[in-house]
Amino acid sequence: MAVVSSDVVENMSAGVHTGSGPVVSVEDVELRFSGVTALSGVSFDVHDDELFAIIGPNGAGKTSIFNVLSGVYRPQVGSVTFRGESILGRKPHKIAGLGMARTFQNIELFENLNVVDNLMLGRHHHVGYGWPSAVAWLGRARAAEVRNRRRCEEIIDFLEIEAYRQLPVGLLPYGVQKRIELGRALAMEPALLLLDEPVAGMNGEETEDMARFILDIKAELHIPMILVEHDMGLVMDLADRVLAMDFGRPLVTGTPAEVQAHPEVIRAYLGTADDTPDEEPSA
Ligand SMILES: Nc1ncnc2c1ncn2[C@@H]1O[C@H](COP(=O)(O)OP(=O)(O)OP(=O)(O)O)[C@@H](O)[C@H]1O
Repeated sequence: MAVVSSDVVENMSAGVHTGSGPVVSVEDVELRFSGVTALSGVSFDVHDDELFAIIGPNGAGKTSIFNVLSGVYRPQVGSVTFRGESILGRKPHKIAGLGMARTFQNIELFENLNVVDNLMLGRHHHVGYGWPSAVAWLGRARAAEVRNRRRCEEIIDFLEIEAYRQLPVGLLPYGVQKRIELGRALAMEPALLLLDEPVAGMNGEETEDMARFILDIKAELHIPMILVEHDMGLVMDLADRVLAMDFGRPLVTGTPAEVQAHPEVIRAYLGTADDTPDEEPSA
């Protein structure tokens, strides 16, 4: 990681929650889609400075949890509070405005815009001036623009993407695009970061880089994170606590070691002896 000064760290982590309770609290959430129960009895808290991972096989409900947190889906039962406020029924952009930033499984960047402009889009909650000032380019608008550009440059240094800053993101390697998407989320100065499969599709070197940046965000910026990821090595290395899901239900929450050794988790991932065929298929 590039060396960053303490005032830069303070700027980049300005949204961090410093209240006494958990930054996010999910209680007994149930989410149904006509015949399908996507989530049932889901409860967890995430605390300041915590890296909380959600794991589970395909269809276990991980993305549904992210969609409930970020306001895309409204659960039929349960409560969700963010920084002490209920966010059920709030629109996704309102929840983002409260300080919840998200990266996506499939990269969602503006391919024709360069890196700086993509990051600037993450700053729109921090614009701080109305259109009359913008049209006349008055002092307030100019000062906010300078401040926003400076924040973006700090993030570019932090994520080591200086070499690409003026290039259209569509031309950049996949691993760099994933890093830019993370940068756009950081540009929001979030109080909570949701990372949806941040290393999906990456090679070994790109995965190591991303793991290092996630650890740097935790150690330097102290932003709590919720990580959904299929790469178990990464989850077990990075997470403070893990929630394992299966068929929309929580199996266990605990430290990575506790979760990895839990019989229900082993069964969900590997199956039991009962699930294996009685006979070896003949050659
Ligand atoms: N909009 C929807 N309409 C109907 N069913 C849905 C919808 N979204 C999710 N589901 C169902 O909810 C269940 C959980 O899906 P979800 O995408 O949350 O799982 P996941 O753990 O994220 O899976 P993956 O690892 O494959 O991304 C699945 O049975 C899925 O088909």
